[in-house]
Amino acid sequence: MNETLISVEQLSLSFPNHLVLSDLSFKVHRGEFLGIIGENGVGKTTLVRLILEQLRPSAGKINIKPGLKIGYVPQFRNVDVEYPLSIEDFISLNFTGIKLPWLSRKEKAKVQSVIKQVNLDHIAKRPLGLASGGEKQKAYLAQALINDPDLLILDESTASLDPNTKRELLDVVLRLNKELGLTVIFVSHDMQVIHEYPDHFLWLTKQGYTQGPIDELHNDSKEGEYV
Ligand SMILES: Nc1ncnc2c1ncn2[C@@H]1O[C@H](COP(=O)(O)OP(=O)(O)OP(=O)(O)O)[C@@H](O)[C@H]1O
Repeated sequence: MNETLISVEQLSLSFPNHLVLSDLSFKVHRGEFLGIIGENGVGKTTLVRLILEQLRPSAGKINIKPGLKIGYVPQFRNVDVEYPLSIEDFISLNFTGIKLPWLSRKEKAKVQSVIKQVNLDHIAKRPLGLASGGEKQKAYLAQALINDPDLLILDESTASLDPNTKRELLDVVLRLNKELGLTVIFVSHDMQVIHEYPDHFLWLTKQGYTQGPIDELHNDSKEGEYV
């Protein structure tokens, strides 16, 4: 069994008068591609915020491997057509660590390498505001990759993309998972893609949750969208 990166133990989270997650336990291992599914309001984004340590559990624990680097790709947000930065400049905004007003040679090389990984090299100098929805989402993916994360979290990042563009983005993520061993948590409503890409699932429901290898995800749920 691969190294455990995240271990969630009997986790509960309540907002005032509102229990969202209750007694949830699961692990994420290095190299895993975990799909988290569940209907609207069941607590998927809340779980992501707990993993990102933006929220604290009401009960139970989340153990995160010390020093784990997490890259986060949010839900699609549109960018104004007037947005002035090029795709490559937008991606380089995310460098953490020592900030100089210019990029080092190493940083420049890194930007070029992630741009290639997400297949945006042919339009690297195009203003981000003029890019298509799928290209913008790939730019967010590249931003998340720039600091060499151990774990990539995509929170409904493909929800507003058309089926082909969604697959194109997920194909890139799957390649990074298979070739580089990047660990992935993918939050989605879309049962079809959950069956296709992840190797494990965590299905949150109002009553509780189920989890396991993807081939144990009930086949009745294969049809169409979840909501
Ligand atoms: N800060 C907060 N304070 C109070 N309630 C909240 C807060 N954040 C989320 N909630 C509530 O907790 C529940 C779970 O929200 P969450 O965003 O985690 O659901 P989700 O499964 O990601 O839903 P969706 O698929 O619609 O994005 C919702 O009922 C939401 O209204």
